[in-house]
This record gives sequence, C-alpha cells and structure tokens, in this order.
Amino acid sequence: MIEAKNLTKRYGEKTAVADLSFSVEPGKVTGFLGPNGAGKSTTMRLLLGLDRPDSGDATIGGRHYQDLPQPLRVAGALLEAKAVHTGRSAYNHLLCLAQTQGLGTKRVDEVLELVGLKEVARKRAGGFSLGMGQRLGIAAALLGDPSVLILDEPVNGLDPEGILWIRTLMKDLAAEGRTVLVSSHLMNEMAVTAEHLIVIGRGRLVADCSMDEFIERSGALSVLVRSPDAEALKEDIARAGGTVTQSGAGELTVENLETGRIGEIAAAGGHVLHEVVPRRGSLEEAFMELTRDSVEYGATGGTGATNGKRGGTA
Ligand SMILES: Nc1ncnc2c1ncn2[C@@H]1O[C@H](COP(=O)(O)OP(=O)(O)OP(=O)(O)O)[C@@H](O)[C@H]1O
Repeated sequence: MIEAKNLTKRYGEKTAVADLSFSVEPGKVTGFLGPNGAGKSTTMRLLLGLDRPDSGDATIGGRHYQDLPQPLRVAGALLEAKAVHTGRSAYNHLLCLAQTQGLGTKRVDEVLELVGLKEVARKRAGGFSLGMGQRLGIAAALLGDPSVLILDEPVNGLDPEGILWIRTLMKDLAAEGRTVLVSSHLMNEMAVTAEHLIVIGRGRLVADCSMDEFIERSGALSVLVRSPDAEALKEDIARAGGTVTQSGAGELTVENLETGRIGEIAAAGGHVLHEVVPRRGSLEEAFMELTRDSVEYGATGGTGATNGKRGGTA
C-alpha cells in the first residue's frame, strides 16, 4: 500500500504538488494520470524518497522509502529518465543492483528472462534501443520481487508486442496481490490496463476513483441510433430535449437521452429502429473533460511557458 498525505512540493515559485493525498491499494493496477506538468513524476519521486516534500508525508507499506533496509525488496520503480551506466552490460547493471540488496545471480537471470533480454544480457546497455532500455528498467524494478511497483511511463518506446507484454505483466503482478501504480499518456492503453485511477492537475487531486466511475462522472455518454426514418426521428428526438447530430446516412448520435426514452419517442412517432446502442465515452474524452481546467501546457490559451522539468533517476 502506498500512501501520500498532504504532500506539497515547491520548486522556487512553482508549486509542483499541492496538498496531495491518496492511497494506492494492492491487488489492482492503479493508473496515475494528469496533463503535462501536472506533478506525476514529482509525486513518484516523493514516494521514492528521491525528493523531500516541503510538507506532508509519503509512505510505502507504512514506512518512508529511504528508511527501508532493503528497498528493492519492498518497492521497485521505473522512472522516466534512466540511470544505466552506458558502458555496462545489462547483466552487470542488474548484478550491481542485486548485490546492494543481498540478491543472488539467480534472480538476475530470472528477471532478464522475464523481460526478454536474456539474449542481449552481455551487450552494452548503452547500445540498447529505447524499448530495450525500458525492459532493462523494468527488470531492475522487478529484481527484488517487490510487493509495490511504481512505474512512470513504462510503455514509453515499446512496440505493440512490448506494450501488450507490459500490460499483461502489470495485470499479473496486481493479480498476485501487489500494489501497482503506473503513469501513462496513452489513454487507450490505460483504459484497458488500469482498474482504478488517480488523476491530478496542477499538482492537485482531480479524481481518485474506479475507471468506470471516472468515465461516468465526465458525463461522456451518448447513444447511437440507426433508423431508415433518421430525418423524421431526429426532429422528434430534438423536440423531446435530446441533443442530436446526424453522424451518417440513417445514423444519429444522441446526447442527454437514454436508450429507453429514445425507443419510446420512436414508437410514439411510428419510426422504425434498426439499432439503439448506448456508447460509453472513452477514457480520453473523460480525461479531456475533467482536466480541462488543469492543463498547464496546452496548445491554446497557454502561457507559452515550456516544461522546465528536470529528469529524475532511479
Ligand atoms: N527539479 C525541478 N525544478 C524545477 N521545476 C520542476 C522540477 N521538477 C519538476 N518541476 C516542475 O514541476 C511541475 C510538475 O512537473 P512533473 O514533471 O512532476 O509533471 P508530470 O505530471 O510528470 O509531467 P509530464 O506528464 O510532462 O511528464 C512542472 O511545472 C515542472 O516544470
């Protein structure tokens, strides 16, 4: 279990994280979302004791990360910027890490196998592609067989096969009862990976709820209607208070009215219906809707500021 209590972190004038509280439960993948510059990486660094909060507290399993005697056995992390000694082989990189925690060479071989780097284990990590570097970072996170995983953009640089692999891995790790906190900008990927969401904007909590609840809360619901009488039906639906747009020949998209009510309107007007399908909004739509006021570096209406963040290392 990860706990953040009233975390606040300032960099000069800039408040990166503001009075942020949440807890991450074991047994499910929790997605950590927020627009660029929202404070996700800073929060992860605070959780891992890589930065000190100005106020508040961050604990993993009830203890500060920096107080854990063998931290890799409790929490594994992948942060955005990699800290691999470029001259070292993947094997030696992991072996050095393992030795600091009293872990043997057997575990190094196991994680190399698990992340699919066995064949290139003796090659210089500096020559690795972005995707291979991510796999090595994930291997390092898994080295101590930890009960908590904190992964910042783990799918970054991975090809479709790699993305599917990490998705399955995260779900399996959660199903084993581990706590998995993962950030990503890929909404479609998050939608099929995370069960719970913590969403922040401008360093503050925007939502802490299940994926389903988050999408429902945004109100991004519509109904797809197919009818040979689309033109006439469209007028009846609009008269009944529905927001209706013609999305194709004989196809309508209706907002503000539920499927049952649309069926009643069609029956009352004698319109034939071929299809009435409720359409749940996407995570992307919900995210855009609920974080609209928290976007710091948007394409329009922004301040023109650039993201002046510094890379972190783990
Ligand atoms: N070391 C630092 N010094 C100064 N400002 C920083 C530092 N680290 C982060 N910031 C600022 O704090 C804010 C939050 O940054 P952070 O990297 O945590 O956001 P993020 O949600 O991870 O963003 P992204 O999605 O772009 O990776 C940003 O405005 C960033 O510029």
